[in-house]
Amino acid sequence: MSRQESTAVSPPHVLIFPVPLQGHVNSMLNLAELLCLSGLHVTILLSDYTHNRLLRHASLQSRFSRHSGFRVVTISDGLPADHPRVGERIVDIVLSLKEVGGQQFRHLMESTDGLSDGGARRRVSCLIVDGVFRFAIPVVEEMGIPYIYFRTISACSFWPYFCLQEIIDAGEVPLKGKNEDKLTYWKKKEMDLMVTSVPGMERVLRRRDIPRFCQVEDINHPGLQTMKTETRRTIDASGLILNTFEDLEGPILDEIRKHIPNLYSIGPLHALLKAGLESEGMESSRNRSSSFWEEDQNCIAWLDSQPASSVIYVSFGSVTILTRDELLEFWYGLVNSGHRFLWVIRPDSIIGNDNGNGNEIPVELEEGTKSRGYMVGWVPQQQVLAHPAIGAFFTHSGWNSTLESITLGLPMLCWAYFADQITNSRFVSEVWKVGLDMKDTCDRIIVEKMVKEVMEVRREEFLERADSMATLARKAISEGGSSYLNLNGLIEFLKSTVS
Ligand SMILES: O=c1ccn([C@@H]2O[C@H](COP(=O)(O)OP(=O)(O)O[C@H]3O[C@H](CO)[C@@H](O)[C@H](O)[C@H]3O)[C@@H](O)[C@H]2O)c(=O)[nH]1
Ligand SMILES: C[C@H]1CC[C@@H]2C(C(=O)O)=CO[C@@H](O)[C@@H]21
Repeated sequence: MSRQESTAVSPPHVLIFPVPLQGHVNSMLNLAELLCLSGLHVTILLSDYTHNRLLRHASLQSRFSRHSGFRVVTISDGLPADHPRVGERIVDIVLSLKEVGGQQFRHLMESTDGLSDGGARRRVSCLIVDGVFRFAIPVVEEMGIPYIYFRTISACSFWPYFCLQEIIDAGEVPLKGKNEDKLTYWKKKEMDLMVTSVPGMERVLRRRDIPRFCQVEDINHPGLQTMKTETRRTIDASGLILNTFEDLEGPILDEIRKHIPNLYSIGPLHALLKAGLESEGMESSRNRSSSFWEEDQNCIAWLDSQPASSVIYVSFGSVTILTRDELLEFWYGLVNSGHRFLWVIRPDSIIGNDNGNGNEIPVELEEGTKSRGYMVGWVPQQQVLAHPAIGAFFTHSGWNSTLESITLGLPMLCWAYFADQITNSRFVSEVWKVGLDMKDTCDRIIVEKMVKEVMEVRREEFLERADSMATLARKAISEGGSSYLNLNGLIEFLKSTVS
């Protein structure tokens, strides 16, 4: 694979269109940069809201300044600026774009002659679009532009979505009691029944492990219906990109390939990109933030002063929201574990429900945190995870976080919040065996116990497995490895669209 900027007159022009959320944008920007390194022209389509967040807090311009073929275009997500784009409300972004995105996308493509920049570059020759944005497809089909879906989740969560009709036919969804309060629902025995209708997952997947959007009481639920239809339509595309690797999810990738033969498993993308940049002699760590929030650099100095492998890093990603009660359960559990912790709590991530106790912080938590903890709004996560002081990752099992942890051989403690995370956390504990799944509980005693297990009691066992997984991830992205070769295959396909 040549990673040199091509001098060819008119390279392929790829339009990349992610769901405008941090997790999706991160992996799509990594792919965008890899394609730029191979000399392709790349345009990324963002929402105005997301673009503004990146302009404020990320180093998008410096990151892409060396790639002359890179552009950004924007449309509106159709929501007011103050709409809460967190928690379950993020679904509104997808639904709103489904309403207003198609028209805007059509206008953008038609009024610019396929983003050809007044003739400076060729019209878009292929669209790489998020796997839940089918609304964009009629426009490119009419323009004769091929498209590939990029679903930014794991294969193990994509596959149950794909098999949703079979799950429904087997009577394994809907789930009774979903509309009751969360704690009652979580405790239901039926949730432990195995799901038998997802080939290859019969021994792993319980009802409580299927992606949360599938756990509904009424199968006409718009969330379930959207995910079912959008996922099934993946077969219509020229291919599917997944940010995963063969040695991690091979058996499930093989199942998916029976329906979607052109499946490009090219992950972990952040590591593939790092390797690509380094082989070009380019700096791969500084000035590369794509954060929607300001990154706190002081946490690195704090980590510098902690003993090796002594800190558990806690982050629930860019979308999770916690009630104040949940916050306190985690906080007590962490403090009572006696371990050091670095905890990311986004400014917009805590909601009401204080049980009449006001917002006072119990003195034992303040003191436990002063002596062993560091709490912060947002961090440079990859730098934090790679720091020698970090011993484990307490994560919500977002797919990027999971891959970042796997690549570094870090044991995980999982508290999945929603969506695909629910399945990822099951695979972390039961298939890859690199950590524990705190599934469907939020209790200080369990938090304390599980933190101790990943940090001390079962540490060696998890480390050994995590180490071999990290070795396999490195192999996948090295020259001749599966993800390296699959990226080449994808680039060949993208080149074939202009020949
Ligand atoms: O302080 C922080 C916290 C996170 N991150 C980064 O933010 C990204 C978070 O992505 P992810 O771990 O995937 O979680 P979410 O932000 O929750 O991502 C959304 O998108 C993912 C990819 O589709 C899905 O797996 C998740 O369920 C969905 O919530 C990662 O790259 C992190 O490195 C930081 O840079 N600093
Ligand atoms: C907004 C959510 C809908 C789809 C996305 C997703 C997926 O299955 O691709 C997972 O979690 C969320 O980020 C997205």
